[in-house]
Amino acid sequence: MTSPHSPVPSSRGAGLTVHDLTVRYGSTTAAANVSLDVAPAETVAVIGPSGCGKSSTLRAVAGLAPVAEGRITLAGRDITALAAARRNIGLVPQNYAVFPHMSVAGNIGYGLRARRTPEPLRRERVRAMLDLTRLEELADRRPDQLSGGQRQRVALARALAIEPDVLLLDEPLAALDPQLRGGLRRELAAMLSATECATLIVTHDQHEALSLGSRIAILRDGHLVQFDTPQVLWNDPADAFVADFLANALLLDVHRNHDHVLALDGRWRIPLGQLAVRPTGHGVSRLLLRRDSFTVTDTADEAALEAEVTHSEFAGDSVQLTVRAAGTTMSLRVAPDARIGRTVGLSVAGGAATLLSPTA
Ligand SMILES: Nc1ncnc2c1ncn2[C@@H]1O[C@H](COP(=O)(O)OP(=O)(O)OP(=O)(O)O)[C@@H](O)[C@H]1O
Repeated sequence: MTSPHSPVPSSRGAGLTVHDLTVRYGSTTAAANVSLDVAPAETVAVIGPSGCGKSSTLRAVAGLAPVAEGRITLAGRDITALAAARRNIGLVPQNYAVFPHMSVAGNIGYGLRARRTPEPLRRERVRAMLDLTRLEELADRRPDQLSGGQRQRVALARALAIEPDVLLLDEPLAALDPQLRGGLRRELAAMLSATECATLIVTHDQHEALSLGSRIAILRDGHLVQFDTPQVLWNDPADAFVADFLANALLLDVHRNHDHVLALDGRWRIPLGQLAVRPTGHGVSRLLLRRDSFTVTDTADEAALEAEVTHSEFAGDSVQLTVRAAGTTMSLRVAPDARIGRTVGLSVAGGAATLLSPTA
């Protein structure tokens, strides 16, 4: 599968490894000691809030951001100091810029022409990419005659045409209408699985990360917080930040006490019967509560947590609530017909909360 005109000899066998990567711009540390890897044919998603260092990590792999410390290997060789143009990488930047004056086919063949790939091979490769991205009918159009989704497919086809050792996608769906994103996410997943190219995809969208990544790296303030499968991140988040950002959940420290657990400094007493109890731990455990597992009950209910409502927003199928209880702010989703006053009683639907083993 290696292109005969790759600028560096490559065996696509070894995928990508990023080892202890630190990226600095002057006094700003954008990424600090980030380590992750992408196996051949695997898609890894990098997620985190704005400014957490996602793009910097991706751009360092592409050779476009300054590596202060650490090591990057691709297809079995150290590329840390290699010039961007000499890395066999397919990059689709955030705005997936395509050349406006070139046809779709011209855009897709651009990297191959730059590498002086012979004409017959180039044509064959462009045709394969048009086929992969379902753009055959549009091969002669210019980008301004395409929809946003079609332009995105052109950018993807162009990046893949050179048979990169790794494909880097920076927020590939961010510029598209929210209504289009679901369909395009599924299309993208199908195309990535058909190409079998190692892929690193940056996103701030939880659904994109969970559905596209076979593993997810979650960053916060430049640090890697957890790197694991979507299932592990969803069911056993490393901390309250991962629970909140990716797993749609709250993670509270609780103390077990006979037939109940005490949360929020002992101010919320939850009967064990309400929990789906997993590994038992002595002392402090962690309680995972999905945002939508709460019901609003009478504040007089003994097992209910009394909370002050600071914000409520009707969202059709639910009401988004921000509440404060025992000095902690929590965002929840409750039934649309819930009776919401200035204070509410909150309880957890039976079996909807899970006790996790204590943090190591
Ligand atoms: N060229 C640059 N010069 C100086 N600082 C930069 C540069 N690029 C990024 N930064 C800073 O590095 C930090 C990480 O930025 P980065 O773009 O990697 O984050 P991000 O997670 O991709 O954010 P977003 O989701 O908003 O794109 C931020 O504090 C940002 O301001």
